[in-house]
Parts: sequence; structure tokens; C-alpha cells
Amino acid sequence: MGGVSFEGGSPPPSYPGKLTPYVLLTVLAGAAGGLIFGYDLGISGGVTSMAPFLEKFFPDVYERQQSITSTNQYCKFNSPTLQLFTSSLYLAALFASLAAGEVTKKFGRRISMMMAGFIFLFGAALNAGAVHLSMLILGRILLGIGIGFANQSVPLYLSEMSPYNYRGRFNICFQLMITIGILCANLINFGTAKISGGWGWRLSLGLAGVPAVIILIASFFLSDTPNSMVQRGREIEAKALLKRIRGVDDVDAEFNDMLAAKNEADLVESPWRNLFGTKCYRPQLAMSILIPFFQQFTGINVIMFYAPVLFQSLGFGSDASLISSVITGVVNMFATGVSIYGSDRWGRRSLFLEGGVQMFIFQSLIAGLIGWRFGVSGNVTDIPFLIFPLEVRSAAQSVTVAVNMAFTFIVGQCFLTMLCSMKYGLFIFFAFFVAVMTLFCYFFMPETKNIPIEEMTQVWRSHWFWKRFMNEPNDPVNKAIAMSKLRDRV
Ligand SMILES: OC[C@H]1O[C@](O)(CO)[C@@H](O)[C@@H]1O
Repeated sequence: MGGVSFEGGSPPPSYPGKLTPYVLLTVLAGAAGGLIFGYDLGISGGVTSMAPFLEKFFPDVYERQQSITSTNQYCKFNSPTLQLFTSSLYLAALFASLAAGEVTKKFGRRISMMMAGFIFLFGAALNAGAVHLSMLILGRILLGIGIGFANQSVPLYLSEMSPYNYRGRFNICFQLMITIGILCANLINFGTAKISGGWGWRLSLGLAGVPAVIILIASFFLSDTPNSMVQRGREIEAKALLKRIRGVDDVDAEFNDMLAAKNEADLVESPWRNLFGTKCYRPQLAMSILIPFFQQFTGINVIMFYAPVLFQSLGFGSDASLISSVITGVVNMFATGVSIYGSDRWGRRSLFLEGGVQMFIFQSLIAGLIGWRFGVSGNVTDIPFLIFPLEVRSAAQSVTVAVNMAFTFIVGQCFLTMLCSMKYGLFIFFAFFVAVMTLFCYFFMPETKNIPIEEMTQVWRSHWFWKRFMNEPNDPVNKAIAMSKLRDRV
């Protein structure tokens, strides 16, 4: 259904180039970008289950947690401010990712990465030293701004730096680093919860500064991407850099495609208006909104944010609850490893379908088990960072990140309240969305395995559903293609 073949088109180009040490170094920046996001996803759950933290900032929840007489386990942690501690970060990240789109495009990917590291570092310091709830929330907002900038710029940076045949793997490495960040945070919480004196949570929150320092230093020393240099009119420098990062002199084919992409981009006055108003971007736009939407409505971040709290609500002790997060973190990281191994072998679409079926079964099982234990009381293979044509790339990346953050915020802000009112039915709610997601992937998601970014348009043109959006003579891409054909003939 979603398979794609190139209809009469030329085979995908293959640009000469190697995986040079310089390119491998860029992975470091990417790694740090993924780590800061993952660390934050993983750290808040454990911290919000630590008694000294709750006692200091959320005394009402603390009292409820301590009272053994509470009968309604589902509502033990129900607190909008506690949820705000988790979710405020993602709301800030949402707005920051939109602003970052402009910065990344006008000033380059590196500047956005630098800003990410810098602002994030401030946030981590504020959180570690927090003496009042407002300091804590302000710190979370700064972390969110940092994450918005990092998530907008780092995936672009990685995919533009990598040789085209490594792009999929580089991109998914960002996701792998997110899961490593989550696991590190889970392990750190497990350790810091044991620190006597009740200040372990400060260490948990403060250690977020470590990956921020790495990304900050990396962004001072690494260069910008050749694509971004071309986009800003620095062609000679861009070509020299391309030779250096590819480790070969013959970069003409790739460089000429970059120039052509830039010329197409120049025809576009407003990438935002273009992205939302032009029919030929509909398929990519739909994917960039729906994939992060479904991703969040699988319920993955309920587990990431609230597993320790959830396990405590279900009657586990503090230690067992933190261990449960570590176990989830390990499984999540290994599953991402499997999807890295498989994305170019089995294809992205098959991974989505397999992940969907697996999540549906287990969400239903969770609902059943919790319902059985309390009466009326996941593993994701996700590839969310999509790559667009240059003319709308920065704006579209902002959309993907903003949608991801918006729904992460909603899930973070509503889960404890929804658990209190929907009880085990909440997991049936998530299972339903997983089923919808799997059907959507089956019918509408084309396979993109081994397809270079530049050839993605061809994929949409050949898809049974999306092709209806791709044949507008007036859209800027078709105009540019027609113009270049004309030029070739002259
Ligand atoms: O690995 C799971 C994690 O990955 C993300 O989906 C980001 O791509 C997070 O929202 C989630 O916590």
C-alpha cells in the first residue's frame, strides 16, 4: 500500500564521499543535542517521586503521598502544578523551536546550537539551586528554550553534514542519544535518591548541564553546514568545506545540487506561507504534523515522565519505582538500537507497523492488568525528525519539533489528572491512538529507505494517495524544475 517505486525517473544520485573524521566529530554535537533532550525527558519522573523534592515544592502532594489511608491510588499524585513542573519545559520548547527556525535559516545551524547550549546551561543551574517553585519553573522554561533550539537545529546539522548514504543512520543517532539521555537520567535518579540529606534531586537536575557544556564547546569549534553556507551566499567557502568533510575533491555533483536547491529556495518568498499554502508540500506537512502527534499519543511519555509516580501509585516502594524506570529506559534504548539496525534493511514503514502492533498489544495489557488490580483505578520505534527540501527545510523542521513539543506538553500536563478520572481506561485511550497510527502508517506512509533527501519529491509523486498533491504546474518546485529544464535546453 505505502510502497514506492520510481516511475520512469532516474535512479537516485550517488555522490562520492567518505565518512571522514571531521564528520564523525559533528556527531558529537548531535549526540550532545540528543542527550540534553533525553536527559530532561528522563529526569523529571524520578525527581517528582522523591519525597524531599515533593516536600519542598509540592507539600500537598507530599502529604497525600505519605498518607497510607488514601484509598484512591489513581489520584495520589494528581496536581496541576506538579504536572506544570514537567510540562512547562515542552511549552517553552514549542515556542523556541518556531523562533529557532528563523535563526537557523538566517544565521546558520551552528548559532542555534550555540544558543541551545548556553540557555540550557542557565536553566540547569537555576534548577539545581532552586529555593522556590518559581525558580524551578523558570529553570524548566530556560531548559525548554534550549531544547527547542537544539531539536530544531541539530537534526538539520547532522543530516546536512552526513554523506547522503549515511543520512538515515545519522538522523536516527540523534534519537538514540535521546534514549541514552533518558537512561542516564533514570540511573542518576536511582543513585541520587539514596543521597542522605535530601538534596539528591539538586544533583539530578544540575547534571543536565554536562551535555549542555558539550554542545556549547562543540558549536564553537565545528563549522556550519555547506548547505547553510550556500543558503547564505558563501559558495566558495561552502565548496571548500564540502571537499573537506567528504574527503574527496570531486564534489561537483553534490555541490551543484546544493546550488540548485538554493536557487529553488530563492524563488520562495515566505517559506511559512509556502509550506502551508502550497499543495506539493501537503504530504510532507501532513507527515510532519501527524507523526509527532501519533508519537505522543502512543503514551510513550506517560511512561517516561510518570513511570516512577505510576508505580508508586500502584503500591511499589520508592526504590522499586525508580528501578522500573531504569528497566523502561534500557528497553527503550535497545529498541531504538534495533530500529537503527533495521531502518535501512527492513525499511522505516515496516518498523512503524511492527512498533504499532506491539504497542497496541501492550497498552491493552497494561489497561487490563491495572484494571484487574485496582478495579475502576511501551516501546517506540520512532523516526520523528523528517527532512524537507531546502526551501522550506528550516520552517518545516520547526513545525515537526513544535508539534512534538505541543503534544508532549499536553500529555505531560494532563496525564495525572486524566489517570485520576479515567483510571485504567486511560491506557485504552492510548491503545486506540496506537491503532489509528498503525492504520495511518499502513495506508499513507511511503517507504523512504535508501532515498536521498533530494529525491523525496519523487517518492510523493509515486504514492497512490499523495501524488494528487504533486502535480500542480504553478507550485514553486515544479516551476523551478521547468526553468532548469529550459536552461539545460538553451
Ligand atoms: O524514545 C522515546 C522518546 O523519544 C521521543 O519520542 C522524542 O523523539 C520522546 O518524546 C520520547 O520520550
